[in-house]
Amino acid sequence: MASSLPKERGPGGEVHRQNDMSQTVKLILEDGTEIQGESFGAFTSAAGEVVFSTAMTGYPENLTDPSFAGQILVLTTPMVGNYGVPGEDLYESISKIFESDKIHIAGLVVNYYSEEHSHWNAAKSLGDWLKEYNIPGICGVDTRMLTKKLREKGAMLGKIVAEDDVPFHDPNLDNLVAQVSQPGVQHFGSGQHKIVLVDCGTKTNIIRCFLERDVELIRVPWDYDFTTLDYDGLFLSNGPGDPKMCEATIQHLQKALQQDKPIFGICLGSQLMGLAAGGDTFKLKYGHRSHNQPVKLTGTQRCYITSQNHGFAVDTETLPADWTMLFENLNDGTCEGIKHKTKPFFSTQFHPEAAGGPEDTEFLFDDFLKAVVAYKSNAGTK
Ligand SMILES: NC(=O)CC[C@H](N)C(=O)O
Repeated sequence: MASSLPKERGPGGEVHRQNDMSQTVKLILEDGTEIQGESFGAFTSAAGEVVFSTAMTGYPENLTDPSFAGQILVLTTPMVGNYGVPGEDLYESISKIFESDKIHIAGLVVNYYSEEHSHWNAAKSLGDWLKEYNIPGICGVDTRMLTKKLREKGAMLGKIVAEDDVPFHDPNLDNLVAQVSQPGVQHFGSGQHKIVLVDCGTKTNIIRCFLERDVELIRVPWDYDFTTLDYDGLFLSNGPGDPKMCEATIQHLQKALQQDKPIFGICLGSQLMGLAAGGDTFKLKYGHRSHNQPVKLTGTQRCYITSQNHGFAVDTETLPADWTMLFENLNDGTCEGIKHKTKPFFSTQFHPEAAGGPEDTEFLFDDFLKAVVAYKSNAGTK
């Protein structure tokens, strides 16, 4: 039995049902580390980039966030699964609860998997949900030791191995955005302001945040030439992998930057704006994935606590003179958003829409729409 905790009791001392059916699996890292654990979810092998999140809640949201595509996610919170997984509930054809319509992670690594769950809206267990999508989970892993290793050495390739071995695979070499972006153009809402949402793997809470406001949303695929559309504001979504893979989006964005229509980007969207402006991005040693990342608004002493999930960042040193850093991460000084000095273009590396995490910065959607209103009234007076 591989669990680092006594099998019969959880971290809170609660009685844990003995699972006689448990099967042994291994987590293998590219540096040779091998950790044995127990399988939960699908009993299958999978490879990816091993990353960790220190968020204490929000696994239904994290697992369905398309930005995690290709990644084996390590959760440092010691007990996972205790509140189960909610049932699906749709609103305007999008999920009310999940961040997309499927699980995107390649695999899940936890310390203590709680086979019993209890929550008012739970419809199934985390293990059963992973099985539905054929995603492996490994439990009984000392996730804090593993996270220390990932912090010291940096994010590493890894694999969960059940019966058959699989080769290591670096998902950052794939065009993951092309895999997760929804095909076709979709319309949502009937508000006054026409916003084009470039879907690089958008979280549905971004759509929900827009639909709570006076917006008609036009969702287009990542490589769609939105410059041909009639719109009032442009939004660039989050998404998986290396932003430099999104050449088509960057090219279209460069055209939009020549105009004056407001542009807002979140996470991958922020990186794409940095690249389109002529700046560069780089891979962080181990990324930021949590619900308590402090960011400072440039030029003020104001700090916000933010939800984050990214492995790359804009290199502010490379930004052209008409752009500047908008937010700075107070843990490591990296760029948490950029803005144009004169035009209504801005971005955040963190997630103002949260889901999960603190909602302190959701006002940025209002700021964007204020810029749209100002642009429309200026355009009307010209
Ligand atoms: N959440 C995101 O949009 C992530 C952006 C990018 N894939 C990164 O890891 O940095």
